[in-house]
Amino acid sequence: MGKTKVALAGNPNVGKTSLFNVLTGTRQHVGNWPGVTVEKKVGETTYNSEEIEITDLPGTYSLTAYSIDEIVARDYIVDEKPDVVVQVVDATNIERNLYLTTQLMELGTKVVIALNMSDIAESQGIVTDINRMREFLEIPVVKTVAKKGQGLNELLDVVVEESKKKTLHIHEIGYGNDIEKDISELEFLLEKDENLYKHYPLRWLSIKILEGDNNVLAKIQNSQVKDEVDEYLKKIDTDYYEALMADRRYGTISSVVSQVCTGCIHKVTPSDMIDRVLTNKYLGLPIFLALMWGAFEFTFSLSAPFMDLIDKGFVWLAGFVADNIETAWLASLIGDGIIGGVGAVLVFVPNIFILFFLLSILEDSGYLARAAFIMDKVMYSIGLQGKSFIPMLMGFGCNVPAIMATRTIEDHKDRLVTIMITPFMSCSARLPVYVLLGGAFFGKEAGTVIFGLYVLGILVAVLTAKLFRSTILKGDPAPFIMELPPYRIPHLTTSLMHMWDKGYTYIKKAGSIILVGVVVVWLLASLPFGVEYGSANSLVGTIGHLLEPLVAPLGFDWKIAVSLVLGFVAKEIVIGSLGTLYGTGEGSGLMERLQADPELFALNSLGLMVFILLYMPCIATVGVVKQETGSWKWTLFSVVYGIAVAWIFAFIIYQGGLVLGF
Ligand SMILES: Nc1nc2c(ncn2[C@@H]2O[C@H](COP(=O)(O)OP(=O)(O)OP(=O)(O)O)[C@@H](O)[C@H]2O)c(=O)[nH]1
Ligand SMILES: [Mg+2]
Repeated sequence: MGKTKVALAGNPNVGKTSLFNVLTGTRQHVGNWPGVTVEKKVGETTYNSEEIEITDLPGTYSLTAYSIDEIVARDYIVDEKPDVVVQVVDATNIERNLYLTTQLMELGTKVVIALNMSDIAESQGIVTDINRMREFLEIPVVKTVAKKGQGLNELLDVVVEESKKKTLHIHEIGYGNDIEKDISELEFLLEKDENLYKHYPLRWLSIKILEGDNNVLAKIQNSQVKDEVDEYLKKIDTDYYEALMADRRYGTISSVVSQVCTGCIHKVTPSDMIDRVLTNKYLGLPIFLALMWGAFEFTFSLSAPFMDLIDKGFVWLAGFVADNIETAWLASLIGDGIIGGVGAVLVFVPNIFILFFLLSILEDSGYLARAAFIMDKVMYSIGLQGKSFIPMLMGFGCNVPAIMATRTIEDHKDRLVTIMITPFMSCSARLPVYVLLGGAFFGKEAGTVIFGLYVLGILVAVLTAKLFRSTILKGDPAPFIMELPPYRIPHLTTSLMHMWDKGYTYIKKAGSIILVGVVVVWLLASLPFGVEYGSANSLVGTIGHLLEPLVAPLGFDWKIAVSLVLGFVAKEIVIGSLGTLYGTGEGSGLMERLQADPELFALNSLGLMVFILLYMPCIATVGVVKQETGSWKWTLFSVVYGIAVAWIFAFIIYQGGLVLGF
């Protein structure tokens, strides 16, 4: 016997991925906001010698799909036909969640309900009688707490049992005489095409046709009964039918809910009270900014002593290499190249760890979703929807998943604008550059300068959106109703896991791509043979001097020019290559050596930070822009636009500062 195929479906933010993780022992990203998972993920587990393949799907409210992530979920359920669909239901909100259940039942899928977040429901005094729920819906219901791994065995028992059942009892929702008549007439029509009734339940197809579901209508267009169905559709108003049928489903659901659940009727929760302050019209934005500023200040001051320690360690190591390795070129490769370059990048590990720990706490508590809510109005006024703010927020971590997260945006133009502006969000790879230069030239003000850079990134994104919306991507944003997840006490292990994942990725990068980068810089700085290391006559000097005129108006010298070019691969390489070019020695860290360079001072280092903030993030981001837009034209445009904006801002800062006499 083959594997049993199980899909995890359900509304957004109900704990599907959490359940997937505990079932398969993997660690996919979970987050306290709707729309974390945008692609399907497959994993496996064995239960009582039964092999089970589990697919985690993006959240969806119904099987009528609008955005790309919803289409992924729906296509999987409709076309791949998993043996059993486990619908994860939020026990604190069954009324809304059951809408999807009705659709799954209509599709004739074997459904098992995992009544998740039972812990929260209990604490809110919501009591669901699962036996009655089973009776009413005629499908199995199991209570789970995905976060703590409770109820898994019982769930798997039921899933395996369901998968073995031969026949399926379909619980039908009655739509009233008129609609039922249309449904049977359509069923009669569709029966003529074998391809259709072999693959889909006819009742479901008929209902979807009456609702005017585009995806199903497309299937009909390729069938033998196309003309007859088209003819039939002429005499009905699908919008009216869709609303009427939704009404019927909600009617059925509320009668079920009132029978099985006490305490399900919405009352004012603690979350609502907190929200009165945190999402207040006047207080919301200042609180958000204050929290972000606090996060950066905290990251900066808390990590400083650790950075210092690591820095001292590398300085010592460089000295040790210089004293003990006799072969000059080898000493230079290890000392100047590897320790100077990779060491300079590793110094920032504490920053990355702390920042991600803080962001993860904000995310898990539910606050980041509020940030999107607060920004919704601001976003709308610049021609975007609140949904666009979620990718932008994720961009603070890494632009690559952030750009993929735009899949939750239904409107094509909205999505394109969001993809174009997300790279301006300052990702974690850029942070070390700010810490280095800010620390070297702004002393105590560094935290504020860094915060300012993050805000500048948001501003440039916002202005860009406004510009695009009034020129190349004209149009109004689609209206969007944001669903706020409840506040939860952040889970320490989840946050530590996030922190470790990000920190470890950073360390791995230092040992791979950055290592390669700095060795290349070292080679360029040492060749041709006999030349003085990193001098104007070396290869890197020649290349740098060729590039210098391009960035001279910004106050950058040739070393910076070379580092910026290499920074196209990844932003950390800017530091790695500066570390290599400035070399090691004299018992000082990179920060001191930058300070000692007469060519570098507060004004042009600020310009440099801004340039690094705004120009193309990295190769991986370019790749994902191509993948998500499917267009080289937009990809190229995004790169060129970023560089141009970066150049203009750095120019204004440097030349403006000079004029003002800084
Ligand atoms: N208290 C409690 N929290 C849970 C439970 N299951 C999940 N969570 C939390 O709920 C939030 C959402 O979990 P996810 O697993 O990302 O939800 P999802 O359904 O995959 O969400 P999308 O991918 O956005 O559709 C996270 O903060 C989880 O830690 C549970 O049983 N109890
Ligand atoms: Mg998920």
